[in-house]
Amino acid sequence: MEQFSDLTAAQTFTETENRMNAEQIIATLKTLVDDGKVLTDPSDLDTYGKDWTKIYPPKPMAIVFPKTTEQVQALVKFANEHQVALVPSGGRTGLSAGAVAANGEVVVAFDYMNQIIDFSASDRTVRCQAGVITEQLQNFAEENGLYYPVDFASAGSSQLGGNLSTNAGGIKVIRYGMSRDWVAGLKVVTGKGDILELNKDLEKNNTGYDLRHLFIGAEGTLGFITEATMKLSRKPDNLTVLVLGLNDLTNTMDVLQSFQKQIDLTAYEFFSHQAMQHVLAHGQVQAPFETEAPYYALLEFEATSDQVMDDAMALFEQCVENGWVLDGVISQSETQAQNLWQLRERISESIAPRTPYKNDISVVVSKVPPFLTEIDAVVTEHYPDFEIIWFGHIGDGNLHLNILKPEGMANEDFFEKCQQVNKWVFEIVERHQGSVSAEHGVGMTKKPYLQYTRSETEIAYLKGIKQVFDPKGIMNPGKLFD
Ligand SMILES: O=C(O)CC[C@@H](O)C(=O)O
Ligand SMILES: [Zn+2]
Repeated sequence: MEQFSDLTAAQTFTETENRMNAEQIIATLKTLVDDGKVLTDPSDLDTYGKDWTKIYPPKPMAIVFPKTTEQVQALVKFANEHQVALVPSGGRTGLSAGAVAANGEVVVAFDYMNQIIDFSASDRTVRCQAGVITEQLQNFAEENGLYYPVDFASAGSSQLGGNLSTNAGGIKVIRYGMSRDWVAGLKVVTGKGDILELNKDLEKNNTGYDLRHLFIGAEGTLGFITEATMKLSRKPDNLTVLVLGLNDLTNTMDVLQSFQKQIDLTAYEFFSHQAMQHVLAHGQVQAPFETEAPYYALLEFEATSDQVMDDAMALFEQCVENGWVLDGVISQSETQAQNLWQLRERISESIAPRTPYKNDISVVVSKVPPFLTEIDAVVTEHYPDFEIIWFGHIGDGNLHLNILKPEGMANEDFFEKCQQVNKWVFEIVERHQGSVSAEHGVGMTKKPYLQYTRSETEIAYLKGIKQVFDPKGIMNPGKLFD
């Protein structure tokens, strides 16, 4: 398989003069972190060596759990001296193999750096260690009458350091932006072993290059994020969900435009009928209404007054009159809103048993309908036996394309065919000036396709930046680019 061949380069990485053998490395690691914080049992190597991607078998040398930034720094300095490859690991919920250790690397896991260190009500900021779980941050904000708005289905296990390293997006981007937009400051250990305090939590700081933003989305290739000060927002008021059955794909954009003229949406998601069928078959969730539609849109907004609710109902009726919407349902309580969200949030888990091949692509919102239609046509034409599941954050142009493995087809055959599909898909992405990864990151799975989104010259600059922060190439080698 093409992707496995990329790993050979990383394998030769440890074969240098300063190399220690595995036993010596593990013995030294034990001196750099607290007692019992180096694991080498096969089951631990398997657990911590991988994320949610299933393509690459994990093969780390050891897992270390630092407790402080200084311990992370000691690990990085040691790794530099002896050319040891380090792979940062958070909640391991990634979908692009950005946190997979497949070549004898040392995994640096942040499970024991999970403290909320500081909170400022007047600055509306919270200082977190990198291992803080997204939901822990969301709950902390709520306990203090505030709101951390970056949200996604894996919020219960994803860690902040991982979210920032992949600039995670999720279901509220249309209103609140990506993880990047909520970072006031970062503490990092660079690939060279320097500790940097980036931006000092300032709202305004125009003093040249903002290195904070280089570490966000770098997928751990420049160094480790060890702490982050996150901004918080006011709590949204009376979040209300509307699910609509749409006549046609282009209607998703018509509906979006009509609503946005009058109401600030906090989410605008879509899913196909096939996607919903999988969720319903998975259990515990009910269809929103009896009418069957090819696509469904989920809108969320703050129903702050009766007027907003009346406006939403009038807009809904207008959409029905225009022939865009076939049916709809609106939540009347928080529980009903949460239940409607299940239709969207449970898609990934409901299709997981079918070995889905995932793409996470984006274009500007106005191009979504032709973009999706073209991709759908090309895949269906060449692989009519592939089931295609479309869903995603259509309000910000981010589509999740999952291809399900036909029953009885061997995994290897399926992945090989998906490589071919990728080529077609990414040619369309390139033609529409889109991205090969909207929110999941490049990691190993999208690495061969980076040039469809980034020019050769741009990639050369990226490599130059990597060289500055990580001259020995110890940080997450084999991810993003070679
Ligand atoms: O499973 C996927 O393809 C997408 C996962 C996640 O980004 C989502 O939006 O639910
Ligand atoms: Zn998503």
